[in-house]
Amino acid sequence: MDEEFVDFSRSQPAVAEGAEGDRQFGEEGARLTYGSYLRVEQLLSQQVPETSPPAHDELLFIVIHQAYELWFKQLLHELEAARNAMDEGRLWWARHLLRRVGTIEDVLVHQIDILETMTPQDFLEFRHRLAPASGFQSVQFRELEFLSGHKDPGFLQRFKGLSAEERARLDRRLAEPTLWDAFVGVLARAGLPTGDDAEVSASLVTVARDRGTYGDIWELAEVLLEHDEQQAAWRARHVTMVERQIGTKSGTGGSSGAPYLRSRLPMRFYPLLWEMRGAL
Ligand code: HEM
Ligand SMILES: N[C@@H](CC(=O)c1ccccc1NC=O)C(=O)O
Repeated sequence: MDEEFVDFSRSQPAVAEGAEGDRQFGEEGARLTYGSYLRVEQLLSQQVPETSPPAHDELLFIVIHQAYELWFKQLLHELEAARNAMDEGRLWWARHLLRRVGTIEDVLVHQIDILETMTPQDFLEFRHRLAPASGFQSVQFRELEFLSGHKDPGFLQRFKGLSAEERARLDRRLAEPTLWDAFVGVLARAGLPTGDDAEVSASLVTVARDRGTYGDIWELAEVLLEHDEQQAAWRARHVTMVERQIGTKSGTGGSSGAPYLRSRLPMRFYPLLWEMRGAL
């Protein structure tokens, strides 16, 4: 073995005694490896093309979407923790996690560049196999919207083919407090009025003008705005990619395609954070 490598396996018997050493073994005493820890075999068996023989670009299409879903999982984990931290008054931790969210969202926006290396004619080689599936059916994407603060139960009716578990997850997201609810709670606990939108707006102006007193809350408002800006950026990039790939065609999910997506572009999670800028 090269000098640069420490051979942990040879030192195993010495450290294996006692509780400390036992942690180096997996459940059945098998030694942990990269592949077993990260379930690489299982992960790499999950990219199954619909076309046969597979269209060249279908693997890229599947991998990109799976990468999105993995990051969506991580975002839900962080956003849920950030909401709970705000509820508990741990504002530093909430801001820390929301900064991470913004960094992940940078990656999500830029992943679109990779998909745009696919030409529309190469997409057409497998697009016909995709209907009626579409990104419209991404449960985690909708969970992210609900948790962030945009709860539109209309999507539940339009969802087809949800498992009972997926439906329960969406119902839970619709019922639980959002990041915005938690943020308004932070304002209220700082003694600022939050009775209705007008009061919240006035409180946001107070926070913005007196950062000496409300610096932590200002910083929190900024990372929430960043989260909102990033989702808007993703939507804007997604729709231009869609126009580039399918032009004026309707979507596999049954919508008008780009016009439907354009109609959703003005959506904001935190309109009051944007409006406040006009009042400064
Ligand atoms: C070639 C690439 C893509 C094309 C042509 C495309 C096209 C479309 C179209 C036309 C819709 C409207 C629903 C329908 O099908 O009728 C849609 C929705 C959606 N797509 Fe894509 N998409 C692409 C890639 C992606 C990727 C990589 C993601 C990442 C997860 C994604 C996520 C979504 C989501 C979440 C929606 C629902 C948006 C909403 O309701 O606001 N799409 N897409
Ligand atoms: N809706 C897209 C197809 C598509 O992009 C798609 C299909 C299945 C699963 C996810 C998809 N991604 C985003 O909509 C289209 O109309 O071409």
